[in-house]
Amino acid sequence: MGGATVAKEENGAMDQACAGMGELVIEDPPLIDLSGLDGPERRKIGNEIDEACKKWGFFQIINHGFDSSLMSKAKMLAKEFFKQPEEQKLKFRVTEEVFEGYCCSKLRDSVGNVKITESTEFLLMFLDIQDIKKQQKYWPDSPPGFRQTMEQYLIKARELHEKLLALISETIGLEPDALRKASEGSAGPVRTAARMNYYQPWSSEDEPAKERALASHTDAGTVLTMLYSDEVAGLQIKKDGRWVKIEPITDAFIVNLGDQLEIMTNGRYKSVEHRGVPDKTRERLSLATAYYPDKQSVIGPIPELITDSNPQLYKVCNFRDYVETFYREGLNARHQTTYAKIESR
Ligand SMILES: O=C(O)CCC(=O)C(=O)O
Ligand SMILES: [Fe+2]
Repeated sequence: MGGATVAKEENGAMDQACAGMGELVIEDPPLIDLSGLDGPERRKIGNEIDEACKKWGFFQIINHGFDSSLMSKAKMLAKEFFKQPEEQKLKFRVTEEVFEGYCCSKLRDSVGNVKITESTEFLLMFLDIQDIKKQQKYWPDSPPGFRQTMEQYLIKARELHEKLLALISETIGLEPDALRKASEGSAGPVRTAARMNYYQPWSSEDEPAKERALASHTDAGTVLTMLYSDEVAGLQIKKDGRWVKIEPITDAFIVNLGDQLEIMTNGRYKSVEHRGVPDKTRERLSLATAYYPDKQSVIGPIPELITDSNPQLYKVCNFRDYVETFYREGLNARHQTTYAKIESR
């Protein structure tokens, strides 16, 4: 992508934090300007995204139409949530029955069969568009205004996810609603979720950074993920066997493909491993929104994408079975694609 300049702030602390976690390079995933999305530039933008998806599994978007004041408000309130006393946060903790809410490493052994492998604190909030109020009972009610702001944020994020999925569908020769429909299955609307990750500054000289990082993973349950980071860098992507450090761009979203999209596109795109690393002196917040298939849906390669030259690479699976495996086994790279892969291919 030409034209985009990204301010590079050298952050030795993070490089240091990653010592022992493999070679680290700086490279920018493609930056895609969506301002002409509904005009004559649409096809060109679609092709840029297609290239980025094939080469990186990640791209960044600007001029996406998302209200930047809503982005900053959500970020600010999320930080306020994490800064509350622990007992207040734990009132909204995840449970074995409902894996939604606040989670931290302290809960590792207390969520029944759910394996928690993360060391970072996070908050997970699902939005069920058909029953928003019922769904929100698992959402924290403090700080004031948090629920309302996150409701607006998730409704807008869902629209943007669907815009991107329509563009990707068209670009790969499908009907514009093909990827949305493949996510819904016959069961009904998809769910969106917000996952906020909070990284305390990594201050101990002795503790390996990886103990404080969000371990390498692919976004297993998602079709698409759209990440909004605060100004502190911390996201790293695995590309060509090396870790690439991403510098946040103000008001941009970092979009990545989840395992479900890899399966639906029959491997045209791959979900890519990434991780989150703390900074040495500053706190960091990232806010990811995810586009999830409905729990009842059945996920497999879209039939038009299975051809003689590109035979079916993945089995058709119940999304529910997969989610159960995921909770039992914890965050782990390449979950769903391994689970669904047809072994002989
Ligand atoms: O904090 C980050 O930048 C990464 C977050 C992430 O990968 C996730 O929430 O799935
Ligand atoms: Fe992720």
